Amino acid sequence: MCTNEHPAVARFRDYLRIKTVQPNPDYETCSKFLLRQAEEIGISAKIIRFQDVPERPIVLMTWEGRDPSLSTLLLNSHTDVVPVFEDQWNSDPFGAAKLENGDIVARGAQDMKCVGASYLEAIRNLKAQGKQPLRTIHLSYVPDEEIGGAAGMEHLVNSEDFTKLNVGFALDEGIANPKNGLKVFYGERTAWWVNVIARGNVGHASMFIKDTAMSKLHRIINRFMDFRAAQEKQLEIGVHHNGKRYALGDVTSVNLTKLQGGVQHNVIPEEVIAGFDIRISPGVDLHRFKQMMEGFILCESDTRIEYAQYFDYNGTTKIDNSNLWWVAFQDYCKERDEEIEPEIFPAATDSRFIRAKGIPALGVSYLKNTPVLLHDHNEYLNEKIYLEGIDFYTGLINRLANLE
Ligand SMILES: CSCC[C@H](NC(C)=O)C(=O)O
Ligand SMILES: [Zn+2]
Ligand SMILES: [Zn+2]
Repeated sequence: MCTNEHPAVARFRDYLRIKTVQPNPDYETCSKFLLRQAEEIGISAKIIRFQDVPERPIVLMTWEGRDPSLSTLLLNSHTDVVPVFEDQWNSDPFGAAKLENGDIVARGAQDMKCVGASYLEAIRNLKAQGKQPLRTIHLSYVPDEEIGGAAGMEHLVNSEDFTKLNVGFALDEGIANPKNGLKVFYGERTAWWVNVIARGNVGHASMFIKDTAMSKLHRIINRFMDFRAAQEKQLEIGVHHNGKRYALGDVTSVNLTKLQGGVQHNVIPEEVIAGFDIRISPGVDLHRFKQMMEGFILCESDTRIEYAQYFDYNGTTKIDNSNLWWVAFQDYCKERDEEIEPEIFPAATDSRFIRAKGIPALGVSYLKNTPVLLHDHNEYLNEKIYLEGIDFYTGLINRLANLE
């Protein structure tokens, strides 16, 4: 145990030690921890439990501003983390060991307990400076982001509690950057998890039977794969108007991630299923994309598409002078000499639920000069960067919550 450790680092490590790991996250210990933090800092906090999912608590904290009539600032983070392959880790993923060079190793160190803990430290700092923001600040600690957010952020944004918060702008998670710049996400790709189900003729597998489920599915898979190849090519060669090369968020990815079917090698199966993970770039018209997919199965009899994950909003947050929150964010980063790289988040975050309510949101995790290790083994964050991040959020929150 390090005796002269910065108390903010000690608190971060305590948060990392709470096993909020899917599929059985310890949300009760986590909620108690967060409520204790709020009490220590001196802001109000409550637990929201929705009747249909009482075991999925949301912790909502509030620091009232000088003018509660103004729209508010929401600082969102999810409390759950993804599972680990423990034997692949060099130390206990929930031990939050600190290496000699200051690396703090734990599941959630990047995704995204660092952000949730930094918000609290930033509020602690601002309180200690005797400040009271102009606008009210809310902090939401939501469950289940890692499994789709249905019982977490999606539930919250559709609740009366949320409407009452009168949120004007939200901050949420970003991603690490091995370079010395901050990735800032103003939109994200829409995740569709699609099952293509094909049914067909059966019989002895030694014969040339026409229109089997597998032959139909094979042709359909090829159409998805052709589309995939074209998008991969776009990623390779695509260039924006400003000369910047395409990033993953600028194209649509398709991956065949599940195959299901078959009973015995010599029996033609009646039904087979292919599962695809599809991430649609925000520039794409979702309705037309759906039509294209339907076209892939159109000439194959007795086939259908089912959605395991579907979202029909892909709006982005404006990053121009029409969005005063963005202007304030950008100005603040400029003043700090913080290089920012605005991008589309390649995967899905809880920000999609916020944006779908018409509320601008930016995803930013202060993880510069840090390898991208979300969902990976030996996820870590260096304590120096973590402390720098607290300083970043302290100034940023102060700026945003005092936006006239
Ligand atoms: C569609 S809900 C799943 C959410 C998950 N988010 C991340 C950041 O990995 C994903 O994009 O797969
Ligand atoms: Zn996350
Ligand atoms: Zn994640």
